[in-house]
Amino acid sequence: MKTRQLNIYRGPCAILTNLNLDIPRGKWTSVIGPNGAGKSSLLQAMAGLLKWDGSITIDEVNFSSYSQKDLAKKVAWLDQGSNTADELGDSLSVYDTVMLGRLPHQGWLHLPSEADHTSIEKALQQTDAWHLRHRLSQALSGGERQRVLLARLLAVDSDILLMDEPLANLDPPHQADFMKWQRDLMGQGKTLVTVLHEIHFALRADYLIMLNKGSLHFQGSSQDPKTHQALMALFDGRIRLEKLGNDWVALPN
Ligand SMILES: Nc1ncnc2c1ncn2[C@@H]1O[C@H](COP(=O)(O)OP(=O)(O)OP(=O)(O)O)[C@@H](O)[C@H]1O
Repeated sequence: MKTRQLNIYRGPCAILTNLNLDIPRGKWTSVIGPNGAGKSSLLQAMAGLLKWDGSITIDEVNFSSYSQKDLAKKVAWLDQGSNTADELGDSLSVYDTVMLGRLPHQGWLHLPSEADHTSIEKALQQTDAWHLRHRLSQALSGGERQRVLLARLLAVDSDILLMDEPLANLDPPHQADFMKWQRDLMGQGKTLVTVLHEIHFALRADYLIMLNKGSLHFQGSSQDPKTHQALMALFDGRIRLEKLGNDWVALPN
């Protein structure tokens, strides 16, 4: 996925300007930056939910050439803070909520296919939420709800997964599960884009995009020392990075 001279609008105002981003295919990219930098807005624009101009291409194909249905199959989006009971639909069972992820694959008034049911079971198993399938969303905890929403995202079976704060409310074992299935998804050639405030998790991505005040601050490989310097500068030198085993961690200064 590439963007060139991308401007993103909320109402008449551009809140992100002149973004030239190179999101590597089949890899994991993390978008980071201070509050209000524009991270969620970037994901929303890439999901076709905000007005933008400039260009966005997916595999060299212009974003605007995709039909709404093809785009919905190509790109799945997890909203930040969508883990409220209202958003999930109080009256839907967990199973039916995850079925919503299959809508781009279903014809008008068609009954769910065997493939839909298989995808839903696989997604719910992957996020450790299969045992919740008969429950209503209003009866779920924050972390359980997040796992159901992640299952809905996985059920789309899209090439590109945009995830805004996917770790919200997840306990450490489920965070570890998330890291594992990120690797599995990349093994299947999927492109992953996450917005993460947890810098140590963001640093496990292959590529980092740093936004600040509506502009690109830096983009580069997560292992590159130049990226680390840019990251410390992004947070005004208030964090430092240290290596722990094979991983980088961010500590407050
Ligand atoms: N619905 C909205 N209407 C108008 N302005 C908005 C709306 N949502 C966000 N903004 C503004 O757009 C800018 C970018 O917001 P965005 O939510 O993309 O930032 P963010 O980097 O995701 O922040 P955070 O880390 O706090 O989640 C901010 O100045 C914010 O105040």
